[in-house]
Amino acid sequence: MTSQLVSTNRRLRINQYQRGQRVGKGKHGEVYLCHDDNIRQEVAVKVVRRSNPRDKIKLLRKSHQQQAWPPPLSSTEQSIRKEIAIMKRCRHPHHVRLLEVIDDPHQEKIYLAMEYLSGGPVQWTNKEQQPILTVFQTRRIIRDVISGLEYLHHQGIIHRDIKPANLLWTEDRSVIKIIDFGVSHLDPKLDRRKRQEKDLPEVLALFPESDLLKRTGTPSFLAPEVVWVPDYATDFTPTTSSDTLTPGALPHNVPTTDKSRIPTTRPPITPAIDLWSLGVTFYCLLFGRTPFNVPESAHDNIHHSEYMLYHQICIQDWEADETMGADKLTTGGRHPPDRNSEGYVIISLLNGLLHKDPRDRMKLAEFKCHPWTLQDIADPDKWLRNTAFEPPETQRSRWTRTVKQVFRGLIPCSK
Ligand SMILES: Nc1ncnc2c1ncn2[C@@H]1O[C@H](COP(=O)(O)OP(=O)(O)OP(=O)(O)O)[C@@H](O)[C@H]1O
Repeated sequence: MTSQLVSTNRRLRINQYQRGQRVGKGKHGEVYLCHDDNIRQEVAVKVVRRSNPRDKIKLLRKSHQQQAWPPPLSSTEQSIRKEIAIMKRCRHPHHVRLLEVIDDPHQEKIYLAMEYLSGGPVQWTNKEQQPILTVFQTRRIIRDVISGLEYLHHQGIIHRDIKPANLLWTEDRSVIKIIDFGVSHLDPKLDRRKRQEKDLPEVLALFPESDLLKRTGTPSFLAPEVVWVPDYATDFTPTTSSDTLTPGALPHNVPTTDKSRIPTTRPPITPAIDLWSLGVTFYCLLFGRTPFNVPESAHDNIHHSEYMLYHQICIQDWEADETMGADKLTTGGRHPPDRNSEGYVIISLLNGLLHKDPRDRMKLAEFKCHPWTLQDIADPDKWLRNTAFEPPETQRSRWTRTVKQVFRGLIPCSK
């Protein structure tokens, strides 16, 4: 699609889009609120430069070495092409919808017109790092994300950057939509629809399997198998003060996860990484902070503090406050004694999602069918049927089993 860029009175117009204020800025580009004159509606337009100066130097070096034609894409362009390929596949109530791509080879910028989500990102903490959402609101947000993730995973897409900032509200704040597919991965082996589009080989070339081993995403939300610190077992040497941290060492009072629950070799990267990030997001909404944090003293050195964080993600257990949500419901702490309490159920869910070994981590279908997730839905069976991608009987039998286990006091965490 070609573009016509007109600048009048400091107002910019790109084809039918009249540019308004900037509503967001990310690593890859800026997002503007625009007025679409054709449909007479507000839309969000993400503007991305094909390459930044660093990309250009890298590209020059690469094309000189390989003398390749066509010349290789810059990493920014590669990333935006991936985002477009994924967004084109997403048509779901819990995903932002891509309306149009303006990709004119004569222009330095690529434009992505999307539906405008005016409710903004999920706000979850205040200045005192206290939660601002109730447990009821948290459940509704998490349920929407489960549904959106299920759709992605069904198509072989791993989002890889689930976090509150990438969950946006619609205008009336009734629906959550997942945004930002800049680091998402498409794996044809996981695609249960087995699509056969004409441009599939071209699209798949954008997603080499080796990409999965890269530490992309947001550090605090990354799963242990993504940040994998191979030497965690031999490296763990307690120190005497929580302020004197050297690489490879954690303060002696940090609770470590039961060693038998930590994998000894790096597990494969699968859609389970999104379940971990969903678990971290769930924790954030409940407690107003992330589950793994490095002490202030380590912040001076960015590499050191990132290493510390990854180390913690791999081996450290998380803590639970005595209350959760803005409504301050009792949790019962990290190990709630009362099996019939909501605190026990929620901590069990977090246990399942934040399992260090992805093979034992809670499955998305199990979380979706869990009685806590379905609570407050008038007709859970109908909801499961309407949102199902697999035969409803499978879902129903899972649900029935889960309910039975709950009645026996066995909240399942992994299967
Ligand atoms: N459809 C939309 N409607 C409203 N606001 C949006 C929309 N899409 C993005 N934004 C806002 O713009 C910000 C940046 O968008 P986005 O995350 O897609 O950019 P990015 O460059 O990929 O960011 P990141 O650095 O997180 O990878 C978002 O955090 C959000 O606040």
